[in-house]
Amino acid sequence: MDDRGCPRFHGCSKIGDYEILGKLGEGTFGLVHKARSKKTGAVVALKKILMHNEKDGFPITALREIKLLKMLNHPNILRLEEMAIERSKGEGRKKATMYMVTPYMDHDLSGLLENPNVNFTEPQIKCYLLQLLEGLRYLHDNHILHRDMKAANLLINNHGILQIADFGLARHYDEQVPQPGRGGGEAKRDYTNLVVTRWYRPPELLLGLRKYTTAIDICVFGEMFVRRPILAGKSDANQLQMIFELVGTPTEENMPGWSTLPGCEGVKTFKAQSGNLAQQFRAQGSLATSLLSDLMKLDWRKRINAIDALKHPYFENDPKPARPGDIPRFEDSHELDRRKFRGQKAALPPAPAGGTVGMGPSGVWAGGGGPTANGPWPNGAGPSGRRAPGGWPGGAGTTGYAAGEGPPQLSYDSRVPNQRGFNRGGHGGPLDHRPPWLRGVQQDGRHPLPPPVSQTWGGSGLDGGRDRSYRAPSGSTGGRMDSYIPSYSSGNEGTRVRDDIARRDDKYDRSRGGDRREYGVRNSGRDRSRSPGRGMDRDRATHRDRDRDLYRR
Ligand SMILES: Nc1ncnc2c1ncn2[C@@H]1O[C@H](COP(=O)(O)OP(=O)(O)OP(=O)(O)O)[C@@H](O)[C@H]1O
Repeated sequence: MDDRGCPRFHGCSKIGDYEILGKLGEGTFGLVHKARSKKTGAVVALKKILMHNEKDGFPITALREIKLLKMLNHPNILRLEEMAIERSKGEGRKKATMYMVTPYMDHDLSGLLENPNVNFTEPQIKCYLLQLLEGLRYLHDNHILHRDMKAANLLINNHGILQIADFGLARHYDEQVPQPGRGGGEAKRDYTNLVVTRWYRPPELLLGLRKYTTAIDICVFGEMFVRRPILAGKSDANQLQMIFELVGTPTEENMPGWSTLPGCEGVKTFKAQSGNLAQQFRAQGSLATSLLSDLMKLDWRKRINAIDALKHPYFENDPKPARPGDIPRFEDSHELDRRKFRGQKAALPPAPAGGTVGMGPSGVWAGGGGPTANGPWPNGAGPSGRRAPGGWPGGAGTTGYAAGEGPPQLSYDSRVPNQRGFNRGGHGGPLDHRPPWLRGVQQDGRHPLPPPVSQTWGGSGLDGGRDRSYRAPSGSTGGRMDSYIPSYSSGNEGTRVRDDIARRDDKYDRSRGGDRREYGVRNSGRDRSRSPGRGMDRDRATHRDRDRDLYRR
């Protein structure tokens, strides 16, 4: 029942009851469309459940998402209103396609952060963050791990309400729920650690911990300050390096037990660092950095939980959090709109010399696009990767990182154009926030390829320099396999490359030690070109496997 005593979940309707208004998103598990109910006039989102292999029936991941969403009832969790069914003739029998019907949300955080016409004020950030923490507290208190927290899964409407969405990777959590003052606690049983988009993966997952806790959902929200993922690692090893640059390398004091985790060996060769978070986020003030460092604590047992984060003095201090109703309305902004926004950014003039945007030579995130910014410019700099001129390893005509060049550095001079790293604008110019594989055009006019999912841990991949000795945690990512990264359209929405599909697919063969060559990919190093036919077969097979596997874990 909802607050008005009406049933929350109405059951099933027909797709004909809706008028489709446009495409909103394209996820791993389904296409999302905006639609209007012909009966009530309500604007909704319809998430189509993709049947990757019809013989296997309804995907177990979708069943899981539907089951969880039906159970949940909180203002900061997306509400499943009903399922809509479409029956169409196919191969001599009626085929059914199912849609999840949820209220339409005007934005997702990822799209909103990319929209150059939207400025985030500090009261607004506090308002969103409070709602996010309320949603997380509710989930964790109800023994649910989300396991895919990221900006694209945080939906926001023009009434200032934020809701957590996408429960495709969520699961019941068998451990004690978080207690005040007790961080994330400890888990007794193993869970699969092939969860959470790489850029949002906490260090314990990257190091192969399987007894993880609700602390994995307390990911990095510095993104709201700097308007892009603050830890955009290019491989799992690189991800760890970026985390350690920010919060320091692990020791037995700050991360007890780290040296017994499967992935620790390579990390031991990393240069010891004390972390520069306070310096990087200096512009945001000491309370913001204090909360951020609590959220990013290496020790997952001590990482602040949602209950305590809600009481952090950051929220009590001026400026006070905005009330949702006070936040202005913005034009609809979804992850899928980002290409449009990037076009707008490229058309804007470069930031004034003097560096009020981006991370300047001092290495500090300046306030350009941050909460106190006046202009439309998002912060320009970010933790970023450097790419050798030849492009990506494994892709056609690419050469990968130059040996010894090392992993991305947290340094950027906003006054120097065309640096490698997070550039700003155009192809390699200022204000270009796209992942490196979308930046720059090769001589033949094509974009460089995204990094193949098979980025290796110690071979010829992105692991030049310091990275070289790192090995994936055995038993987790299969030794030579990376976790998943958010995917972006290369500009052609119709043929969007989903690296995360592969990531999720990997779960089955990694966790079971299966032979990846069965799908003609990855560990042979021969078949990175992904011929379309084989790719589709592989996708179908691996989706099936993923669905089976996820249900167990
Ligand atoms: N109710 C909604 N209102 C508006 N937009 C929505 C809604 N639900 C989803 N979207 C849009 O569709 C995108 C994908 O949705 P969702 O994350 O649920 O799909 P998915 O297939 O599980 O994606 P992923 O690849 O992240 O697993 C979201 O990032 C958002 O932009």
